[in-house]
Order: sequence, then structure tokens, then C-alpha cells
Amino acid sequence: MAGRRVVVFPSSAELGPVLAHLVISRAEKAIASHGRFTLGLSGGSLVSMLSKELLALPQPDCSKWVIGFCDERLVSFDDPESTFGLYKSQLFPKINIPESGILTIDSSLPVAECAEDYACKLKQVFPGEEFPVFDLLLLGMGPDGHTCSLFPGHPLLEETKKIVAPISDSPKPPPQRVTMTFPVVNAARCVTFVSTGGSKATVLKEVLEGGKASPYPAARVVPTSGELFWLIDDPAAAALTIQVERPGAGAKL
Ligand SMILES: O=C1O[C@H](COP(=O)(O)O)[C@@H](O)[C@H](O)[C@H]1O
Repeated sequence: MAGRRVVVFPSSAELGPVLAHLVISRAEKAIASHGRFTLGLSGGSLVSMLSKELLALPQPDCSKWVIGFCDERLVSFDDPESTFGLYKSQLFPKINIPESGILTIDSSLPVAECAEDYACKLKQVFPGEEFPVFDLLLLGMGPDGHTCSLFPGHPLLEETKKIVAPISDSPKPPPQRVTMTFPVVNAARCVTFVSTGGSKATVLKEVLEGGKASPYPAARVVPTSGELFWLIDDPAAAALTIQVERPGAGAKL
């Protein structure tokens, strides 16, 4: 790992613009180095923050972006639980990303087939790689310490071969989902968690200060050689005792 950076902001209002700049800077770097930018998105609270903040910046050229989903709920795209559906209504039509650059699940398939189908789509985009190496994965963390659709105590935490796995007993609704596995998450060039709000404070302390024995899935995100950022706000950071960065206004990561 290139070193973990825990960066704390007074609130989402200060965090959001830094997140958007990080996405743009990693996109520019990736396109300059290998001609495209591969980005994995999460759902939940990230969707509205990212959409709002990216749209507040001068329009980037997204024609060389390829977007996948770190996890997705197996519901139709017009269901309010669909992560793709939310980005479709809040972000995608407003940026110039080609439709072919967005890797969606086929939500009409049974969950196991849906995971296989999505894994095939990823393999086509990352030919020859045992595990896809995304330029940037944006992750959230639930108050139970889950990330992607990798939940505490679930057997999927031990998956070492599949790049995408089905889950049909998600403790957080909806129960049927597909998720990237840890080998994919940890292969990324940059992984960035965004975690805000006081409901995350207790678990965040365990995840960031609990060491290798931590039972929380988010603590297992340790990129092999990539960067790891935790962007959090003061309420989420309330219980932390580790040293953190507190950037000033206009900071860029
Ligand atoms: O169910 C999910 O939850 C996590 C965390 O969401 P948050 O709203 O607590 O930030 C999210 O990262 C994941 O993509 C989603 O499917």
C-alpha cells in the first residue's frame, strides 16, 4: 500500500469539493498514463454528494472514462434502490460519458447469473488481468462496517477467486445484490472511502484503529500497492485518536 491517509473536514460542504477534485485529478493522471480512466462507484450517500460536486466543476472530458459499480442492488433501474438508476437521474446525462463507457448489471437475471454476467463485462474491459485494476474506486461504509456489499461475518469476505460475487442474504435491503470482491478492491490504484455523519463514529474508530484483527469489512480494504484515502467529516471522526490530516480550504489530494 502507498500509505493510508485519513483526511478530516468540518462537514460534507468542505469534503465534497475535495472529493470531486480527487476524481478529476486521478482521471487526468490515468488518461495521461494509459489512455483511459476506470472508475468504480458505490451507492448510498455517495451518489448525491458526488453528483452535486462533480457538476459544480468545469465539465471534464469524460469520453475516455469507463465507469463500473463496486456493488449493485438487484432491482430494476427505475427502482429508487438502484445505484445505477440514481446516478442515471443525477449525474450521467449531465456529463459527456458515452453509454458504452458505463458497465451496468443485467438486473433481469437471477442473482448468480447476474454476477457472472457483470464479471464477464469487467473481464472484457480488463483483458488479461487476473483481477481488474481500477484507477479509482469510491467506497462508502455502513454503520455496521460493511463496504461494497461485503457485510460483517459473511462468507463472501473470504472470496479469493471471483472478481464479482452474488449475495442473496444481504442484511441491508434489498437482499439480492452483486459485489466486487476484496481481491478487486485491493488491486485498485487508488481507493477512496467517503464516510460522513455521527452514526459512523464508533465503527470508524474500530476500523481505523482496530488493527488487523478488526472484524469489519471496511478494515480489510488495504490496497496492495495503491493509495488509500479516508475522507471523513468531524461527526464521523469524533471518536478517533489517531493522527489525521485537516486540510485548509481549497486543498487538493
Ligand atoms: O448498501 C450500501 O451501503 C454502502 C454504504 O452506504 P452509506 O449510505 O452508509 O454511505 C454503500 O457504499 C454501498 O454501495 C451500498 O450498496
